[in-house]
Amino acid sequence: MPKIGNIILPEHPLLLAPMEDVSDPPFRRLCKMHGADLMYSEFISSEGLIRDAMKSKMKLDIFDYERPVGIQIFGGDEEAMEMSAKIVDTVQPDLVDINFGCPVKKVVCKGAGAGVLKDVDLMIRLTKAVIKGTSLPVTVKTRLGWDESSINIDEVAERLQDIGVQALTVHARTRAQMYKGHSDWTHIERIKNNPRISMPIFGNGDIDSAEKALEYKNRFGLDGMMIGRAAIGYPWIFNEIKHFFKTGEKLAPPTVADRVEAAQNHLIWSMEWKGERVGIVEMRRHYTNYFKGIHGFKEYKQKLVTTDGHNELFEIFNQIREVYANYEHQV
Ligand SMILES: Cc1cc2nc3c(=O)[nH]c(=O)nc-3n(C[C@H](O)[C@H](O)[C@H](O)COP(=O)(O)O)c2cc1C
Repeated sequence: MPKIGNIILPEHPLLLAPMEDVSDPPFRRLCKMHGADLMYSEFISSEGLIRDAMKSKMKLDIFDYERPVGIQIFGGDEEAMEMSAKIVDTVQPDLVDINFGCPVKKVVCKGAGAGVLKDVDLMIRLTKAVIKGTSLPVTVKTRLGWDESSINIDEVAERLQDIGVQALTVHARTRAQMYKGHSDWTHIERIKNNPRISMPIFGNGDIDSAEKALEYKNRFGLDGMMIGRAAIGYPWIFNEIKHFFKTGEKLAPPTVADRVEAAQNHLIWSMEWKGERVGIVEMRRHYTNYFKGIHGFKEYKQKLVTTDGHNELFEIFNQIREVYANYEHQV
């Protein structure tokens, strides 16, 4: 069973990916409820944290029911990374994760995110700074390399482990690929098979079904896998995969009533966390995902994204439950 510091994870754990504007406490709670074993926060700018920026600070909120949970930070300045690790330390998540994988230009330009794949010495210095700033286990999430011709994850993994990083998650794409093309997990398999590597190695990229998860588990023999996009609007993916690992059988897909319950819980927890108005507005971007592929749903979606009061929203949820009560078989 993989260990990260004192955190003992189940065999082949399923990790919820850090996702900006998605992996907030309400969503993490939902994923935990549906079987995710380790949660990551949205990435937080080290400089934002130091400036005391409200948006960054709010991302530090963690709750006991979602543990184990990691807070992810990014930045290209050693001092800022050390200071922000100290700030993260005060809220005592279970681990601190460093984002060395973000491909977005405005992050990369500052020598942060995937930018450091071009400068591994800088990556090591930034990591050392974080380790210095916290007493918590430090993990890293990164990509295979800058581009196809400069894949350097083998060197990166060894050097990160040597300075005390306790687990590595690799999104099996290069920075140049952004989110396009295929993820190539054979590179992660090679790291796992490196006799010098003993820290847990988690694979990430394109896991979107129980069948694919089992195939990749058997094929690549990693310590676990991280799931991002497939969990958006579909937190059931975690338990579906676990059940498939255990029995080789597929769970029945969620009914419309299950989807309503998940969306409603998501809304309630968002309102609790962010306040009613912001919770309702921010939840609007999620409804399409919860009800993807449901015939004739447009009319209800329109109502959900234009209604302001929570009682009115609950009423719409009830209508959806009633109208789609016998719809299960067609989903
Ligand atoms: C909306 C969105 C936001 C993301 N934000 C982050 C982030 O804050 N930190 C991070 O390390 N990766 C982030 N990612 C990348 C994911 O964590 C993950 O590596 C990527 O989506 C590939 O996994 P998947 O195919 O399971 O989605 C984000 C991805 C998406 C789609």
